[in-house]
Amino acid sequence: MQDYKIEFIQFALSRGVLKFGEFTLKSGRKSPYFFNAGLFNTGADLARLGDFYAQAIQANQLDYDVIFGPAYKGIPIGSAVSIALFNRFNLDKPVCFNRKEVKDHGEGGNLIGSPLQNKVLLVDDVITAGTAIREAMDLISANNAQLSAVVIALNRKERGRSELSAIQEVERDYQCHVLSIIDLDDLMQFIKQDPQYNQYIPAMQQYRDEYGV
Ligand SMILES: O=P(O)(O)OC[C@H]1O[C@H](OP(=O)(O)OP(=O)(O)O)[C@H](O)[C@@H]1O
Ligand SMILES: O=C(O)c1cc(=O)[nH]c(=O)[nH]1
Repeated sequence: MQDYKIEFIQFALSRGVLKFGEFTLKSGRKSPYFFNAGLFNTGADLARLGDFYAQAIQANQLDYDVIFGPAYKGIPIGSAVSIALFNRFNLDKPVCFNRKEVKDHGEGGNLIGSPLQNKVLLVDDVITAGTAIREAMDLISANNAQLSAVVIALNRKERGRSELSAIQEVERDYQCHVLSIIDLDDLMQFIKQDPQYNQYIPAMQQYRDEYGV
């Protein structure tokens, strides 16, 4: 496993972002682990998080006009990524966010920041069953923009609506690249070798047998 993946897993564990236990997911699945990106909650952590995404974006030479961070956790991620792209690579890209509820006063609407137009780079924390990304896709289409690529922190490698993984379905349906900093295999490999966390392997294995691809 590449060093940056190990660093990212250690970073997430040290901030309590990656936790083991019993968690109910947006999809209703009961998971033995959870990635709570909201706990990257200091300036230093968000700067470091943004660097991980910015490096993945640059290393893969993604082609996009605007960064879109879907509510809620995509919002600080989108900001952190745009700042990291500017600080590290001198790239000044527009950023856009949505509200989960439409605002009916002031500027109104459900989008904040840049217009959502042309080629969109969507950034979010995790993909599980793919519901959040499809919701974001509805907004992108409604604005006549095109999804160009998706970058997430953790690919949980779970089934979507069919026997394919949620990410395979997104790539098939929207013809876009989906990149992640780490995936479930990286996480399993890491915890197998770590005496503090290898106790969670049986539950992780069982969950993967049920929902994994
Ligand atoms: O692939 P899925 O099955 O859709 O699950 C993953 C999504 O679930 C969470 O969003 P959620 O809307 O729960 O939360 P947030 O408002 O905390 O970002 C998470 O941030 C992902 O966006
Ligand atoms: O599927 C989800 O709802 C989900 C999984 C996860 O690991 N983290 C998160 O914020 N949501």
